[in-house]
Order: sequence, then structure tokens, then C-alpha cells
Amino acid sequence: MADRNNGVESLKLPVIDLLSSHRLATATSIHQACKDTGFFYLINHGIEIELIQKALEESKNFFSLPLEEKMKLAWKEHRGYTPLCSERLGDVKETIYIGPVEDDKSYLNQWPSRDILPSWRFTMELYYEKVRAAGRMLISLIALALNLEEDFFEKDGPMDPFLRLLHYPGEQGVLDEKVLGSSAHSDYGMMTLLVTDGVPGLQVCREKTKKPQVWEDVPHISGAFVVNIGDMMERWTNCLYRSTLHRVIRTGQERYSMAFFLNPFPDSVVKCLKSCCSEASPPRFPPIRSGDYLKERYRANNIGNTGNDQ
Ligand SMILES: O=C(O)CCC(=O)C(=O)O
Ligand SMILES: [Fe+2]
Repeated sequence: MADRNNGVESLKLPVIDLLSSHRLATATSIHQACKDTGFFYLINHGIEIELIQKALEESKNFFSLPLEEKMKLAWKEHRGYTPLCSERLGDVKETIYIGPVEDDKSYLNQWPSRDILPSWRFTMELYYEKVRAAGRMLISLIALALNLEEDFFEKDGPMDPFLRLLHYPGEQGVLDEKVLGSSAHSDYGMMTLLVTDGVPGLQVCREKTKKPQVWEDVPHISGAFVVNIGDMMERWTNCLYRSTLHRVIRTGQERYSMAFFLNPFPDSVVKCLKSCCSEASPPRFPPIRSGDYLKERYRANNIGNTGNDQ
């Protein structure tokens, strides 16, 4: 399951091929991965490597702008820019969030000026739409794996995904190991589809209650997404699927990544699935409206920290 690499284990995660014509076999492999580590690689996802590279390049163009320019897009209503060290644990990263690009709230998105970054919005909208399409296919396979109708997770309304671009700056000298790029966390939504520029740093802790915690590197596979289960899917499945703790350590090297958070429709009620509970294993969490759950998690993590949170 793991390789040794400079004293830190490297995880060998399963690779899921989204183009495989054996839907049931693919759904079974995803099911297994979600139960084992809650992490897997996704290939043949339909997003060309050129588009991934272009989006990473545009991300770099944005984060290279003067702070004053970036602050014009300061985070509000879950969209926009969060500066370095602004989240709860002082993580050394800056981010920008992009919400749904074509629903009735798309006007809330904050875009850099066309005069400064002419093709930025177009690239991000295209990337958003393509990753969402891959995400929808994945979610329908998960529904299949859980013996649900394939549209189960979108029956109340369309998913509400958020794209978050992240930049971890390069740093010189000896780094304080206690300060991280992204502190240990689990993601809030259904699933996350992540790509990085290949610079290492992402680590996973498979047993969150084990002390001391054991962290393993997630190796980069060019062109593949790293997919992980989020807390709402863990709640839906009564912990059958694992929303695994992960973090990004600082290596001194500059790093870019793009996380696509698949969130349920805000009015969807996340409630233990019948197939995942029994008398011996009652629901561990009360039902909750997805929108309320997310709002609380954002608030607790102080995301944005710009005083603009609604
Ligand atoms: O930057 C990364 O590789 C991971 C980011 C992440 O875990 C997140 O944004 O939730
Ligand atoms: Fe994460």
C-alpha cells in the first residue's frame, strides 16, 4: 500500500479510469477506494492537459499581481481572494474562490480586470465547466455504487461546486515545521477534484485518531486528478466512505494547485442513506441542509477573514 521515500511513506492510491466502459466495475473500484482511504487518482477525465496547464498558468498570473490589485477581489459571499495567512491557523497560502459560473448567483463571482488578464475569466469558466462534467460522472458512479438512482445526488437540484485556486509561495531558509501550507483538514463537501503543478507537499493521514499521527505523501501523477471524499459524503454514508485528513507541508518550493469542491445543491438534506445504517449501526449524524452545513464550516474556519462574510 505504501513506498518508503526519505523516511516518509508514499501512498499507492488506486487509479480510476473515467472512460472505462465497464461502469459497474468502475463503480465497484470507486466504492472500495472510498471505503479504504477516501482518496484515489482519476484519469481519462476529459480535461485536456493543455487546459489544466493553461489554468495553472493563469492562476500564476493572478497571484503575481500586486496585493492591492488582488485585494480589489477580496473574499465575500464565498467568492474572491483570501491573502496569505488569513485563515484560522495562519496557513502560508493565498487563494481565490470561484463559484458556479452560470447559475443565478454567477454575478457574485469576482473576476480580475480584462485589461490586466484578458483570457483569465474565459479559461476559468471553461475549466470549471469541464471539471464539473467529470465530477457529475463521478457522482453518478458513486450513486450506482451505493445502489441509488444515478441522479440521486442531484435530484433536489444541481450541485453547487466551488473552484479554489491556491498559491503556496516559495520560501528561503529554515522553515518552522509547525506552520503549514494547508493545515490538517478534511474537505466539507461531497468530493474534491484536485490538480497540482507537480511540486510535492500534499500528505494524507489515514488514521486520524492514531497518535502520533502518521502522514504519507501523495505522489503526483501528471494529468491525473487526486480525488477525495468530503465530510458531507461521509455523513451521507454514515462513515462507510472516509473523509480523510490531509494537509500541505511547506518544502520551500513555490507551489500551485486547484481544488474543485463538489458541493450538493444548497437545499439538499444530507441524511444517512438507508443502506448505510441499521439497528446495530444507527445514524451518527443528524440530517442537515447542505447550505447550512457549509456556511457553518466556512465560519468556523474563518475563511475569507475580510469582515465581509454574510
Ligand atoms: O493544495 C493542495 O494540494 C491541497 C489543497 C486542499 O486540500 C484544499 O484546498 O482543500
Ligand atoms: Fe482539502
